[in-house]
Amino acid sequence: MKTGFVGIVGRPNVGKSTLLNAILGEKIAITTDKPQTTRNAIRGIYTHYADDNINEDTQMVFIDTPGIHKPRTKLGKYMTDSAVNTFKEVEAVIFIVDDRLSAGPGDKYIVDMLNEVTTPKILVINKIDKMEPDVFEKIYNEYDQLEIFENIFGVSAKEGINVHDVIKCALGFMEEGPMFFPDDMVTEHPERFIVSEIIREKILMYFQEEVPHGVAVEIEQFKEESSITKISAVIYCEKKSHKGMIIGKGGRKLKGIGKSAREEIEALLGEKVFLELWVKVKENWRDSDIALSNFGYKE
Ligand SMILES: Nc1nc2c(ncn2[C@@H]2O[C@H](COP(=O)(O)OP(=O)(O)OP(=O)(O)O)[C@@H](O)[C@H]2O)c(=O)[nH]1
Repeated sequence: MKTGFVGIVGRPNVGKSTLLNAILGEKIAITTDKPQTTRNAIRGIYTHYADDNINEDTQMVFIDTPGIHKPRTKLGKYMTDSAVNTFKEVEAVIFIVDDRLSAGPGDKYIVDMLNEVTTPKILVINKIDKMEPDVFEKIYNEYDQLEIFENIFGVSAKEGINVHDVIKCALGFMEEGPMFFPDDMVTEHPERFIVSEIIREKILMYFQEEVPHGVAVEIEQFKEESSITKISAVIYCEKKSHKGMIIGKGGRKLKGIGKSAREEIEALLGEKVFLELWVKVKENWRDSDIALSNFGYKE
């Protein structure tokens, strides 16, 4: 069996989490239209037994990393560090770009870092479903001339276009070895973690820039009873005014967040869920080592 680790890196919002979910055929990483959605390295396990399409047995662990950006808080630094650290730990790196800011300073910064490691690199030009052919060609040529990529693919992670080709290419860099995980396991992250991420995703979807970046979710209770799972979670935000916004008039906003989160958690767990949400203020938690560690944003 060919096994190994594959890092997925890139600027915020280029579609890393969407690609991970497309590879796995299952949603384990949250995705939104807001940059800096992913905060931890999320590992997804892809196990495949040889068939006509991919004719080798393989288990690859794909690591979706936080978008690499210039950090302004300790949380930002943790996020960028955890992405950069994966470069060195993996058998191959998938670098994703889209049509925005192509070859701009953000991407150049990442390319410079990639240049320093010998890990094989695959370039994914994502979002081709909404890209004009001449734009694709321009991006392709810009990166092709760098001569650091083993292969370049035009992909739509959202529509599943050419995702298979990327998987096959990554497989070429894996090594003979035993499986790391049971073959029915898609992620090693506990359900508690995924549940907190689903709640965070719904908050991100409801609000614009300022509120979501300062939000963290902590699961206080996760109790499985005979036919229902009782979950109690605290949503932390950085300002009193944000707390009011999250709760909304008459608690309407929070109710909406709770309803859409509950529905998705029920689908994940396959049973009824009673979800209780609280909102608390923790000022400047993104720069507090203790808070970051409590929320799991520390090695
Ligand atoms: N049209 C189109 N949109 C896409 C595609 N892939 C991702 N998106 C959208 O791009 C946005 C960002 O996607 P994510 O997967 O959250 O991006 P990310 O790189 O993980 O973002 P961060 O966590 O912020 O680093 C979402 O609104 C996605 O729906 C694609 O192939 N085509």
